[in-house]
Amino acid sequence: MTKVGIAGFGTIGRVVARHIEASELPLTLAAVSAGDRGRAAAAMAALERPVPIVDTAELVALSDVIVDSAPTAAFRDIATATLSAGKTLVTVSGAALMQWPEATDIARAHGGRIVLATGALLGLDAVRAAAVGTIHSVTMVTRKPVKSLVKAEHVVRNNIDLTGLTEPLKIFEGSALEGAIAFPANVNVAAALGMAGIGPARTQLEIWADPALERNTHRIIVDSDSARFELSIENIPTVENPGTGRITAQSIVAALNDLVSPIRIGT
Ligand SMILES: NC(=O)C1=CN([C@@H]2O[C@H](COP(=O)(O)OP(=O)(O)OC[C@H]3O[C@@H](n4cnc5c(N)ncnc54)[C@H](OP(=O)(O)O)[C@@H]3O)[C@@H](O)[C@H]2O)C=CC1
Ligand SMILES: O=C([O-])CC(=O)C(=O)O
Repeated sequence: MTKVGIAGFGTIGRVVARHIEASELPLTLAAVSAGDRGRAAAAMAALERPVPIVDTAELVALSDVIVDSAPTAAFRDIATATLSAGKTLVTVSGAALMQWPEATDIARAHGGRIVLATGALLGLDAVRAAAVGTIHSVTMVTRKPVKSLVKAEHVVRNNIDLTGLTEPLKIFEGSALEGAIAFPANVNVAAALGMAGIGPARTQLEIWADPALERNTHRIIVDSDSARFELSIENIPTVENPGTGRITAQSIVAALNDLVSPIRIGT
């Protein structure tokens, strides 16, 4: 049995926990860590077999694999504890990983491993394959409903008023590097796309607030010497946290399944 610890028992963490509980694969939930332990204890009631709520150090001690589903700000502590213990970190915090490449050095030095799950995106398999050859350009256009963007730090800090918007508004244009720093909770996927392909600095990104949309959508256009492709995804926002698409937690579950399955489909 592979023991899984979940760092961050929020929108994503709770869904991952329920899937591990129901899994027929050799995965077992060992413990979780939390921001507010009282809130986490209340959410624990939804599990059939509750597990301890512990701090990061204990979580790592109790687990073989740590799922990081905590806010970006907690990433370095969780990653350092996990990787320096030689364990596996499964995360969707692409923006945090992009800004802290030292995580890979820690993993290398201690025999740890980082799995950046695809999260709310698609096509990282094809982008990685294209990157084995020469990629000429990667462009991503993100369009989200207003409710998914109103709390974004960049929107709040720059007093971008999205209330009463009647037509789409472009709120960011630049590199995925700049975009993922400006919108760490909204375009982790742009950072992941950048890292999979020609690097976040060369990956172009636009972010639009679109009052006509109900879903978080991403369109990717890649031109390379092996293939040209366009991909798009329309993510159903979670009720708890509209900036987070429902598929994100399921992507983590798929990545966990890959760790323990005798067969792996896709890159
Ligand atoms: N790549 C992708 O496709 C996507 C990536 N993400 C990323 O996933 C992460 C989680 O998203 P989501 O589940 O929606 O966020 P939530 O805010 O719903 O959940 C985060 C949870 O982490 C808890 N927490 C806060 N501080 C800590 C800490 N130091 N240690 C452990 N837990 C802590 C919070 O508790 P409390 O509320 O009590 O503070 C909360 O329960 C974010 O970093 C987000 O950016 C999200 C969506 C898509
Ligand atoms: O749900 C999405 O569309 C993507 C997202 O929040 C992220 O990348 O952080």
